[in-house]
Amino acid sequence: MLVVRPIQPQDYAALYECAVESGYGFTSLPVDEDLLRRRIARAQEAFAREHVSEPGEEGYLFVMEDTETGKVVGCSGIEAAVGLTEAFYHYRLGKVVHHSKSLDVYNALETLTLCNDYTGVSELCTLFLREPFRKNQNGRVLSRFRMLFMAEFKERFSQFAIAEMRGVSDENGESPFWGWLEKHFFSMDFNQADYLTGIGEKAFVAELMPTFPIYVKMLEPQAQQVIGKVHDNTRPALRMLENEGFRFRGYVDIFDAGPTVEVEVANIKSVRESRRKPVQVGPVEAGSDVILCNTRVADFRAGRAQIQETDEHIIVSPEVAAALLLEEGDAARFVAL
Ligand SMILES: NC(=[NH2+])NCCC[C@H](N)C(=O)O
Repeated sequence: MLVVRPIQPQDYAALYECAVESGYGFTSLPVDEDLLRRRIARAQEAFAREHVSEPGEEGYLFVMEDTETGKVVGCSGIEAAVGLTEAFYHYRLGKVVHHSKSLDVYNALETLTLCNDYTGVSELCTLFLREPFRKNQNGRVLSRFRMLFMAEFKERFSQFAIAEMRGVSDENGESPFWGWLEKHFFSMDFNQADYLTGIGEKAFVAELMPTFPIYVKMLEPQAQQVIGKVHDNTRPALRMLENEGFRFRGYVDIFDAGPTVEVEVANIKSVRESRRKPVQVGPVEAGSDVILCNTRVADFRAGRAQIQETDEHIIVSPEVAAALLLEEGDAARFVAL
């Protein structure tokens, strides 16, 4: 069975492999020993914190483990609130109208304005599933169990959540939007800039990023074309989030112009449709396929399971109960797969 659980220090080697496999442009998993170890330590602190009444510095990071082999097959995270200790940046697509009645000229123009509008918002991040496991809806489980975690522990998250989607770049990591920034402002390549933000060194953004609004029309056509567009590999993830209710509201990444999608947490489909019932352990007949989790923080477990639902309970098999650390009478939360 594939079980999702909080990351542990002994998962370091597996997380490092995920970072290597995820390649260029995957900002939150840079190949950097220090950063990855800090990430694990931060997650441990977050899961260890028992009484959290509002979102803060917590960075929850989970791994998916194949219980048959003990191997980590992927990871997935939630930042409780971004931008609280360091600025968190976006470009906001806006409009200005230049109009002269006397001359009978009217021009509506798109602009990009640097902003920190998502400060304090929760972020779904760091979803990576290793290639051989990209089947049987494992990716959906690895993304959507987070909605169950947020539904169960509402007080730990902001009212709103975002996800930053990877923008357009080619197989060498060349991004048309970055190309324009590089030429006029940064003089370093995309991978280097992405890596620096990934390891948390963002001072250069404040120093070098164009802070005055930019007229989109003045960008090179190749750069204009990719604003708000996702990388081909990211299309399925975007579709899944859109099904959950996430929407593009005109915020794009400052480097590759990939879209950021947002949602009110209470309106996420899997949050609204998830339910919580006490567990009975026993044989499951004619069960339905769900994502199921226990309701603990430090000992959180989630996975795909067959359950049978009665008015008062859900029945789970002894194997599932053991894998998800559920005992007879414990509360469990679930949502249809
Ligand atoms: N693709 C990137 N690395 N973009 C830069 C990081 C953007 C992110 N919103 C932040 O402020 O941390």
